[in-house]
Amino acid sequence: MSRAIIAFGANLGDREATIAAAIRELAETEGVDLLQVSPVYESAAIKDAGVDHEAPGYLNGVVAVETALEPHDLLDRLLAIEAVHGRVRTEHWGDRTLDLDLIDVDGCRIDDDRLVLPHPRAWQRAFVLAPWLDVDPDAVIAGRGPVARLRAEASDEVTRR
Ligand SMILES: Nc1ncnc2c1ncn2[C@@H]1O[C@H](COP(=O)(O)OP(=O)(O)OP(=O)(O)O)[C@@H](O)[C@H]1O
Ligand SMILES: Nc1nc2c(c(=O)[nH]1)N=C(CO)CN2
Repeated sequence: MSRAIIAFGANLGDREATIAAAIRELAETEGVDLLQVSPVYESAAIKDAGVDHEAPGYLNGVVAVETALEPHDLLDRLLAIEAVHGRVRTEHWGDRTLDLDLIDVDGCRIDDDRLVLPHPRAWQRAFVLAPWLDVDPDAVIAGRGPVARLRAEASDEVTRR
């Protein structure tokens, strides 16, 4: 069994309803047990050019799960749940009904065509680090350091709902 951190984000549609449904679908997945759900944070959309105040704002958070699935199988499940909720990939870092990212699986390191772990950008995103800290104040990102320090250093702004 592994412990995994999954980040969720949504900035289109009924964000709360989509996130609640996605968490329920994750919890109903065979081989996945929901351990914790973080508080939800609001933040402005980060795009390639920086913060985009014109784009709809995001709701973000994380869940901690215990899972018997291999990381790639868990990723496939996350992508399937995104698809159910109408996630369409157009522009890079574009607006989306639902984003589910695999952030960490027991500190293991993977770097292949489909999956990079720990998630390569989580270390600099307060919208991931703040809720992660809520569910695990002692969390560490392999190769980056304690989530508490990284969260203090992150420059994006998040507000707890
Ligand atoms: N740790 C990971 N979690 C989720 N997807 C990953 C991960 N590592 C690699 N990927 C790959 O990234 C692909 C594209 O992901 P996606 O479109 O959700 O990126 P994004 O959410 O727009 O950007 P970001 O990865 O910066 O959050 C996925 O199809 C998946 O194969
Ligand atoms: N505030 C916020 N901005 C983002 C987010 C996100 O989840 N929250 N996700 C992105 C790509 O995954 C790009 N920008």
